[in-house]
Amino acid sequence: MTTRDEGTAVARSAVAIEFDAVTKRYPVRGRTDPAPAVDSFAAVLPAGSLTVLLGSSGCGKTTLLRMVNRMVEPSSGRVLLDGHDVRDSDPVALRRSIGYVMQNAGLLPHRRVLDNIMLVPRLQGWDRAAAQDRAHELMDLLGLSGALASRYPHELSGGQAQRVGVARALAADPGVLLMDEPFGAVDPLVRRELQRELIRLQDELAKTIVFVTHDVDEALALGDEIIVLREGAQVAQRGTGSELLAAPADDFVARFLGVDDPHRALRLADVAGDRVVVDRSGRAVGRLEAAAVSA
Ligand SMILES: Nc1ncnc2c1ncn2[C@@H]1O[C@H](COP(=O)(O)OP(=O)(O)OP(=O)(O)O)[C@@H](O)[C@H]1O
Repeated sequence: MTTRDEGTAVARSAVAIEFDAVTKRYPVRGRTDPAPAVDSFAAVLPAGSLTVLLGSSGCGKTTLLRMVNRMVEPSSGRVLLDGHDVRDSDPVALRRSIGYVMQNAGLLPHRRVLDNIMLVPRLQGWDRAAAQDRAHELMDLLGLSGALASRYPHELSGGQAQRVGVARALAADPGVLLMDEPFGAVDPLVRRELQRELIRLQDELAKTIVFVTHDVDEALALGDEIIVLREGAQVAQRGTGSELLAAPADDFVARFLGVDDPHRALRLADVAGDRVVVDRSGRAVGRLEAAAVSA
């Protein structure tokens, strides 16, 4: 048996992700040359950054995300983690070394909360006591009461289940965290609370996070950088939330962000001394980074 430190196969530091002209063509019945779901997507996501992939349903966000942990293999192009092609890693080991959170938490229904969180460290060979300590530590970090440890997933609220999903993804201290619409199924208040938690966590942990959403407000609230995608994962624009709001590249981006929508009418405002993005009703939908504030 290995201890926690010996068993942590992945570097604790964050990892840069590079998409090098990745294309994915899924076979489509009756079509010999289907349009690619992802068409020659290229981007470098710096280590420790939180990048949001923002786009409408079907534009290729999930496909992009799953190419990082080899749940989907590209038809051409490469994905590199700190310069290493993911194809050179064993897919199972790779998946265990990368945190993955999806919309419905994906918890194992017949395992208690603590066992769900301990799962990946145990698979990586940590001894039981070390994995248990780590699971309790993560529950604490995610604001989950210890009383929930022995519950089964169906005995949790949606928000609690998502927190457990995040705890489980972080358990083996991965350098990369992939999040696929992780807060899409919870009510708006809990969703905002989870978003705030994620910002707090990221300040503390500095993982490289790729966060998929089609929700503009969520993207503005979370992203160090936002990549707005059209069909085929074509990059419509990439930038900080304030860069996108201040200068949308074209009508598509402006419409998507709701910049020209009189019912949304996003604008900048001072709230308690902070520069924030607010909607028409004055509700804060995002934060502004220091550079934009001083501009
Ligand atoms: N296994 C598959 N086989 C065939 N086509 C697929 C498969 N998975 C995805 N696609 C197609 O690829 C395109 C991109 O899908 P993808 O799930 O990546 O989009 P998305 O932006 O994540 O969408 P959503 O927001 O609805 O989850 C879609 O047209 C989808 O129908």
